[in-house]
Amino acid sequence: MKVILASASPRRAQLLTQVGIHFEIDPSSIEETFSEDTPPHEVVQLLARHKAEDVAKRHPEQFLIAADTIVCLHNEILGKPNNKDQASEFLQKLSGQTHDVLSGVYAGKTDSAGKFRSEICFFERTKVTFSSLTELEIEQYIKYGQPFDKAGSYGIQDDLGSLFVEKINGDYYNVVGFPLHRFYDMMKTEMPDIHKKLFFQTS
Ligand SMILES: Cc1cn([C@H]2C[C@H](O)[C@@H](COP(=O)(O)OP(=O)(O)OP(=O)(O)O)O2)c(=O)[nH]c1=O
Repeated sequence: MKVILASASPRRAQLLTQVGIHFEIDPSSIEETFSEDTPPHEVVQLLARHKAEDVAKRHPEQFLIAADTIVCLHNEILGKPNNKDQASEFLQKLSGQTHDVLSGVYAGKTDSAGKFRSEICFFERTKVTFSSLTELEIEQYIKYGQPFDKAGSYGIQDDLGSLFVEKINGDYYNVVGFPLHRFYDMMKTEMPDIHKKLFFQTS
């Protein structure tokens, strides 16, 4: 059984590698859309599921992992910014505020038709508090940082992004894009055999 990471996110690949999981990458090409009235914790699980199902068709009898991360401020969802103006708008909104970062994970085993026959689906929330940002800081971050491929326009792990974060409450790795601890825990209770294969390389 191969492990397939249905994600183009270099952070997710790095985090799974860091905990010793061997996998192949096959990103999904779905449009990340959702209806306005869907609660944020459902959005991340739905999108993770759509990504997984999109890729699963190509991978019968394998184990797939997909995820989705959003930033949520007072119930407004901030995804990846479309341009500089939107990145600036997002960072202005986050300035001096505490927001939620939600990551949804969908992972499971496919049957011979590439459909999921057993799976886990969950989300994790981390609270992140930003210091108050000046216009210059926001301008400089957009110029020299890497806001564009990240939910909310910032990367907590980036050199400059890290300077804005006053405190966090919850799993740091969830903010970076993959809630490692919850995944480890859920796999241990829900899919113990695959858990052993993933983390301890048992055959
Ligand atoms: C808040 C935050 C998000 N992010 C990233 C994680 C995700 O890669 C990205 C949110 O976009 P996603 O749509 O979750 O993921 P993606 O488009 O990068 O990859 P794929 O859909 O193929 O899985 O934002 C950080 O790297 N650091 C942060 O601090």
